[in-house]
Amino acid sequence: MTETTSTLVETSSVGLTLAGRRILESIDLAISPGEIVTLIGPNGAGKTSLLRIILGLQKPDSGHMYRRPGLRMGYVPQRISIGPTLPMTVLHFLSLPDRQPRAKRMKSMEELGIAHLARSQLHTLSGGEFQRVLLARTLLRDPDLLVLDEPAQAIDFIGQTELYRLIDRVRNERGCGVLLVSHDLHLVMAATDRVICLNRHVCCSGEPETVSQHPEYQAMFGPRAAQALAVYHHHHDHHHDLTGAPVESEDTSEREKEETSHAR
Ligand SMILES: Nc1ncnc2c1ncn2[C@@H]1O[C@H](COP(=O)(O)OP(=O)(O)OP(=O)(O)O)[C@@H](O)[C@H]1O
Repeated sequence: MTETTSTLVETSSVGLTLAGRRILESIDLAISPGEIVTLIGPNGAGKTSLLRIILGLQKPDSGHMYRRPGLRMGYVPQRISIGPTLPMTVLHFLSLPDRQPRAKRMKSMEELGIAHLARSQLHTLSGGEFQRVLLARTLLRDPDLLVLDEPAQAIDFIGQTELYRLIDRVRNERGCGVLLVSHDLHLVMAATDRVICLNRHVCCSGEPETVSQHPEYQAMFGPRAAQALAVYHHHHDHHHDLTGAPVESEDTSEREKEETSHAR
């Protein structure tokens, strides 16, 4: 183990077998305070399984899992099911499952720019607003490590960019570590300190630019890999459709430039 007193979590040679299938093999990874680390990889690569091991929801069957003593982790899951018509305001939702003082709930909403939604009913929120509410609820526990599983799923490109900007601000203001799973290579490359490319084992890892040039990453994501790097370099001669895919255009809008600079 190489953990230092400040390391939040570290896996060393972690492996996992489920239903007789090897899901993860020899995973080494460490996260420090103030760092944004993103896991990328194809469907079924083991990303969620690895998050579950780090969160202590799943026990690895080989290797070692270290968590800093007293570590507080906050988890925003991929999806959360709430009855479509369950009457509940955002302010009330934030007091579940732990009762939190109203002032603290309001402060958390202000931090995420959603104070105006305090009295809104949950089922009326947009996907992006609901993600912010989930994040606000998680931040109420003052986590040292924030873990988000595909937080930008089902949000349009502008909403995703704003969400990543918020995560970056939360990290800067609170100094917590952040571990993300994401499929959006554009945003990953623009908004992450370190990328871990997973496909049962760690194929490659490092700063976005280094990973972008790695043959295993390029083989895994094909043309999308090069497009994401182009955005990372901010050579903008195109804009994006709502899925984030680039669309060629002669006229790059000012808004597009601004969105990208926000995502950095
Ligand atoms: N409880 C389980 N029992 C058996 N197999 C499982 C179990 N949970 C997950 N798996 C399998 O483990 C593999 C990895 O799943 P995991 O959800 O970790 O992948 P992922 O990288 O998060 O995928 P995605 O990008 O599709 O969300 C998959 O093949 C999945 O079917």
